[in-house]
Amino acid sequence: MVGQRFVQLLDEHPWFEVVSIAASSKSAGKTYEESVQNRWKMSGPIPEKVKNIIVQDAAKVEEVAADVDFVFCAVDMKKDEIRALEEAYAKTGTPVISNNSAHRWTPDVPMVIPEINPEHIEVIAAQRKRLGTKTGFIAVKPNCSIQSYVPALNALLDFKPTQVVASTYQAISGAGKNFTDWPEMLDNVIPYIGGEEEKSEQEPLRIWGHVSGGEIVKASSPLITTQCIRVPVTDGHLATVFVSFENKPSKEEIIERWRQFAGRPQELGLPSAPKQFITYFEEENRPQTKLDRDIERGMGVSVGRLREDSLYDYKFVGLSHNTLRGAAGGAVLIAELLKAEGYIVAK
Ligand SMILES: N[C@@H](CC=O)C(=O)O
Repeated sequence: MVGQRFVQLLDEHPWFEVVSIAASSKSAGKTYEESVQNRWKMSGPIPEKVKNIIVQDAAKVEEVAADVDFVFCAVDMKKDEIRALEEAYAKTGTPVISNNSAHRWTPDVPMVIPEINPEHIEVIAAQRKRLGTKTGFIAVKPNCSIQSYVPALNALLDFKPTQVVASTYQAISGAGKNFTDWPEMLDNVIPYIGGEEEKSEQEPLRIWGHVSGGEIVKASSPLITTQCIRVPVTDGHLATVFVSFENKPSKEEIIERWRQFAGRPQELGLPSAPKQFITYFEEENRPQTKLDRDIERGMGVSVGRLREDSLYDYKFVGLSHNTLRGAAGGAVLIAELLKAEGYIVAK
C-alpha cells in the first residue's frame, strides 16, 4: 500500500520522476499495472506514466541501481533481509529513502521528520565512510503513529516536557489493509498492534536526540508510555495525549507555539511541505479523523481539545494521515530535503 502511495505521490512531482519499479522476483517481468491487478488500493486510478513500466527484480541490485539516481524502499521482508538489501543499494552509490523500520536504530542512519530534526542528516558522512561509498546512504522515516503527537510536543520542548501518556487510534491502512481484505475490522476495535507501543515510546527519543561522534545519541526525556489500538477507519492515526512539563506553559503559549511552528521544509519551500505544519482547532469536536486527516494534502498535523488535566498538566488530541505524512509523503519530503541540501544528486 505504501508502494502504491509512492507511485501516486510521485506522479507529476516537480523534481522526481519514477523511471523504475522493482519488487520480488514473483512480480518481475510484469508491467506495473499487471503486478498490482486487483490489488490497487488508492482512490484514484493507476497513473498512466507508470502503468507500462516493466517491474524489475529488486534483488538484482546493480541492474536496478544503474537506472536511477536514488530509491524509495517499502518492502515486506524480514528485518535482516531489509537491512542487507538497503545496504547493498547504498553501496552502489545510490541513496535509499526507506519507509521500513529495519534501519531505524542503526547508529549512523538518520531517522528524520524534516520539520523536527533535519540536522540529523549530518550523520550521513559517517555512514558513507562505514559503507565505503561517496554518494550512497540510507535515511529512514519513523513509524507513522508518532506523527500524530511528536510534532505537537516538539513545538513545546522549551517548556521541558517530563512525562507523556499517548494512546493512538490507528487506521487499518497502517496494516496495509482495507475493509474488503480485513472484514474483522468492521464494527470492531482491536487493542493490539504488534511492536507498535515499543516504537511509539522509543522512536520520539531518537528523533529528539543529537549527532555525536558519527552517531545519533537518543534523548533521555521525556518519559513516554503508549497504548496503540486498531480502529475501524480507513486512513488517519489519531492520538490522545497527556503531558506534564518542568516549566508549565499557559494554554495561550501552547497554542501560539503550535501556530508558529515551522521548520526547514517551510524555510526551503519544499514541494511537499505543508504551509501550516500544525493546525489548532478551537472546536471541541475536532480534529476528526475523517474530516481532518487530509489537511494540507495529508502532510499537516491537526491538534485540538487542549485543556488542563487533573493528573498531568495538559491533555490534547492530535491527528495525522498515516500513509501520507506518516509514510510515503513523509519519505518524499525527506528526499526533497536531501536533494535541497545536496545529498541526492543526479548520477
Ligand atoms: N505500524 C503502523 C504503520 C503506519 O501506518 C500501523 O500498523 O498502523
